[in-house]
Amino acid sequence: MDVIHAFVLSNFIKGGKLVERFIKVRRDLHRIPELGFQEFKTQKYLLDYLSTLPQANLEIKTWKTGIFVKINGQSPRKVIGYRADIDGLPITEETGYKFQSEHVGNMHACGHDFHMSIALGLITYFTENPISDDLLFMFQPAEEGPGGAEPMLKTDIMQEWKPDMVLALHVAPEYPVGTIATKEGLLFANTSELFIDLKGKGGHAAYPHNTNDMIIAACNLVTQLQSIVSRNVDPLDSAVVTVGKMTGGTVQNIIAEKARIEGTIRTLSPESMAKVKKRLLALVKGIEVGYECEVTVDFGAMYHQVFNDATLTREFMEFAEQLDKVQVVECKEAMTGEDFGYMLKEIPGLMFWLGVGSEYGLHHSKLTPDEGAIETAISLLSRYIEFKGTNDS
Ligand SMILES: CC(=O)N[C@@H](CCC[C@H](N)C(=O)O)C(=O)O
Repeated sequence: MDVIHAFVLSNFIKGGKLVERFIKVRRDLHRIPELGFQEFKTQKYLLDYLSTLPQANLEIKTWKTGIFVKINGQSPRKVIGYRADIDGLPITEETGYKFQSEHVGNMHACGHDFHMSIALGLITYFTENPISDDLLFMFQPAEEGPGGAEPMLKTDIMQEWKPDMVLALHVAPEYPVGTIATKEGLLFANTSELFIDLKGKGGHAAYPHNTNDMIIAACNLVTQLQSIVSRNVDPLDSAVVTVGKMTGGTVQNIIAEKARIEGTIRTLSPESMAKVKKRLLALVKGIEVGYECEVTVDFGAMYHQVFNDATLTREFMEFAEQLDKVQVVECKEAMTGEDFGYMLKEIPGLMFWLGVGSEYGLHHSKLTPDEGAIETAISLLSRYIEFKGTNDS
């Protein structure tokens, strides 16, 4: 089977054509990054591409800005699922690419352009080389927030086409091309967004004694939040409380009536998340009393941890290890979040890191992943899916 696959795949690659074809797709998508649930051009691009493929075994349904693509197998006994996220981030690109984002202020700085192009590569391969089982590809909106996986799971389409196992990958700038990194069990953290609004009493900069300054209150709260991880979380556990944005006030000589803190919480268990939130609310109460102000806390979108099925992950790692030009690394869990965790909560499967070797990391304006990883991913996943679709009961 492996010899046949190698032949078919090398035909598909046709002397570098696969690389060129899906690098072009990646670059086209890189130009049009859109934020969560606004991925209209992205959806159109994906649908236009899908319309160029042989349609005999394809069924396509849209959901909001997302897409479900089913490739009907020849004698299906199960459905193998694959998910790619499709949204960009509100970051102004500084890569210097010729194919830089045309949506100034938005960027594919988390590799979702790679994720989509790899999914299209796999769909292209399997429409030309169908297997016995059904395949379901999910192009999922809003991974960066507010989360598309959980609502997508609840759709009638998903209930009808529900996969028996599900796979996804995420680009990893810290590993070189050719590296696959994953682990059994917990891979990514539980996350919760964090939005805190403070309202006090503003006034003239020269009369602080008549005001309740929300710049001072917010700064103190940010400092106090740092004690949650250092003093309230078990040192043998791990957690993150990051404030990514703080705003407040109007001009230099007015004491601020309002301030806002935006951040994210990451923990290795749902129980630890509950504890961090409880401590945070207690500190907020102290600020309200101490600074005579009103503080509202909104925990925004939450993501369930990414927890890989042990048997499938072990099998996938052993499978990948046998392939030329692939190095498998058993990594540690990371404090990144991924709403793919909701899919893994309901369906056995796994996520893995795909090495793309970039000097700058995820969510950075200069992220420049190595496009050689597109071929690594299509080659590995087409082989693994074919193996699962023919060798598994
Ligand atoms: C892989 C990755 O970078 N995921 C994002 C998910 C964001 C979740 C949510 N908006 C939050 O900030 O809590 C991440 O930041 O880890």
